[in-house]
Amino acid sequence: MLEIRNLKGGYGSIDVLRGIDITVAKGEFVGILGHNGMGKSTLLKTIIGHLPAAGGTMTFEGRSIAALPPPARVHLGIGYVPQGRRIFPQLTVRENLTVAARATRRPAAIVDEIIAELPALERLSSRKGGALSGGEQQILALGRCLCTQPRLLLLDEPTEGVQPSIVEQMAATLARLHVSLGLSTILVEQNLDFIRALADRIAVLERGRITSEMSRAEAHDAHRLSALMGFATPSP
Ligand SMILES: Nc1ncnc2c1ncn2[C@@H]1O[C@H](COP(=O)(O)OP(=O)(O)OP(=O)(O)O)[C@@H](O)[C@H]1O
Repeated sequence: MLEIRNLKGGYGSIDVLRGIDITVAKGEFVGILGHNGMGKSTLLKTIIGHLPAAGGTMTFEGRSIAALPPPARVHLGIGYVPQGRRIFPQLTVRENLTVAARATRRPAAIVDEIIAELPALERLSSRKGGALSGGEQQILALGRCLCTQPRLLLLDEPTEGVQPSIVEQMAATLARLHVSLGLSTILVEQNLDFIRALADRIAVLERGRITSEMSRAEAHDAHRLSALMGFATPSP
């Protein structure tokens, strides 16, 4: 579905991505694990088009997307949930969702469909975005993205600043949606347990390069993955 070859990019003269290769098959959940500053957000921003690619190729469903502006990529079916959520704090939950559906010319009925998929949003639907907790804002940011009817979801560190019990609920929600909506997903994270709970395949990003890749089964060898990432080894 998505094929990225030798992708390079960054911020002006600052090179961050130094030749990334990644593929995502239809229905596949790919996790990209990396510490702070390794280039995770830069990668997703380059895939959605908020940053230009400085080299390499990106094709989505067989079509080159590198020259398309972000709205055209969204229109093709790529959804992006940025780090820090960026919801509209002055708008209600429902208005946040409606704005996304309208902006991408999706049918108005999608808003109710997504609220039904994310029941946590139902009781909050008339609350202002800025009055939600961090975890609730993250669910809203996800719902807003889903209102654009993506087939490929790009998720940037959804667990950041969210308390552990809510992180568990979020993992359950994402696992359910992945199946019910038939989504393909790239999740970038530094939360090892979260990524391991969800991803079919995990790639490790270090200083702008993918340095290793492993299957879900291999990733369940917690000691191997932890050692690779330099994280403290969890107890067996
Ligand atoms: N707007 C910017 N201008 C210049 N350099 C930037 C900019 N944003 C990020 N960088 C640099 O690019 C590198 C990669 O940053 P990026 O945000 O992609 O990392 P990350 O892996 O997502 O980290 P984190 O987990 O902390 O969000 C870092 O060295 C960062 O300082």
